[in-house]
Amino acid sequence: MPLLSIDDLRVVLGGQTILEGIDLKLECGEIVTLVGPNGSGKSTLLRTIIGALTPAGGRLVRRPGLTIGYVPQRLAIDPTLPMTVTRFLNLPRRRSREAVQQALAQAGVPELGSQQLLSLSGGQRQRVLLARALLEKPDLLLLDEATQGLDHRGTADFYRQIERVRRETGCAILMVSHELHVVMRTSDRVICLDRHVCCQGTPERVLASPAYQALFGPDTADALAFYRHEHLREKDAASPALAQVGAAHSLGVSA
Ligand SMILES: Nc1ncnc2c1ncn2[C@@H]1O[C@H](COP(=O)(O)OP(=O)(O)OP(=O)(O)O)[C@@H](O)[C@H]1O
Repeated sequence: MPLLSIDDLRVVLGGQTILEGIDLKLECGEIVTLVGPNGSGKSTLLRTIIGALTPAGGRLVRRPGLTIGYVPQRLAIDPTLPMTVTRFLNLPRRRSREAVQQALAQAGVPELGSQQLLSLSGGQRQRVLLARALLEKPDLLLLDEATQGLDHRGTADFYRQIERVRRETGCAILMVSHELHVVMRTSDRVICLDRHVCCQGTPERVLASPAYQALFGPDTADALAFYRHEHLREKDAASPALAQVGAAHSLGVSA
C-alpha cells in the first residue's frame, strides 16, 4: 500500500478552487519534488496532506499509522525569548536526551544542542527544524521551501543532508522547491503544479517538457545544461586529477 494516495483531489479556499484533479501516489523512500509558480497551490497541497485543510472533493488516503514530519520555510523566533536548541526540541512535549541528540545528528548538526536559537545562522536554523521533524520518526517528511533565504552552498548542503536522511531512515520525502536545477539530482520524481498537475516524471523529463518550459521560460534550458554538467563532473570524479578541476568549478551542488 502506498504511504499516500490522492485521487482527483479538489481544494477550495475562500470560495476559490485552488487545486483541482490532483492525483498523487507516494511510495516508501521516494524523494518527490513539487515545483510550480507562486500561487500554484504547492503549500495548499502540503497543508491538505498534513490534514490542516479539508478537501472539497476527491480522495486522500494515508496509510494507517502514517507519521508525517513537516519542515516549514523558516523558524520565527521571538527575540525577547532566549531558548536553547535542546529546549526548543523539547516543545511541545518532553523528549529523551538520546532522542534529541539522535535527531540533531540525523539533521547533520550534533553539536548545536546547547546553542541559543537566536545565535544560529539561517542554515543552522533549518537543520534544527529538520531535527524537530525527525523527532517524530516520520514515514513521510514534507518540506515547504525549506531552503528559502539560504545561499547556494547552504542550499546544496541542506539537500545533501536530505538525501542522507532518506538513506538512513528510509522515509519518503515530498518537498516544495523553486530551485529545480539544485534539487533535481536529489529527486526521484518531479511534479509540476499549476493548480492542477501540468507534468510529472523524472527531473530531466520535466525540465524538458513544453508545459514546464511554458511556465518557467527559457532559463530552463540552462538548468538542464547545468544538470548535465554536474553529472559529467561526478563521473570525472573517478579520476583524481579531473576531480580537482571539477572542484574548482563547483557551485557546491554535487555530493
Ligand atoms: N486561506 C485562504 N483563502 C483564500 N485563498 C487562499 C488561502 N490560502 C491560500 N490562498 C490562495 O491559494 C493560492 C495558492 O496558494 P499557495 O500558498 O498554496 O501557493 P504556492 O504555490 O505555495 O505559492 P508560493 O510559491 O508563492 O509559496 C494563492 O492564490 C493564495 O492566494
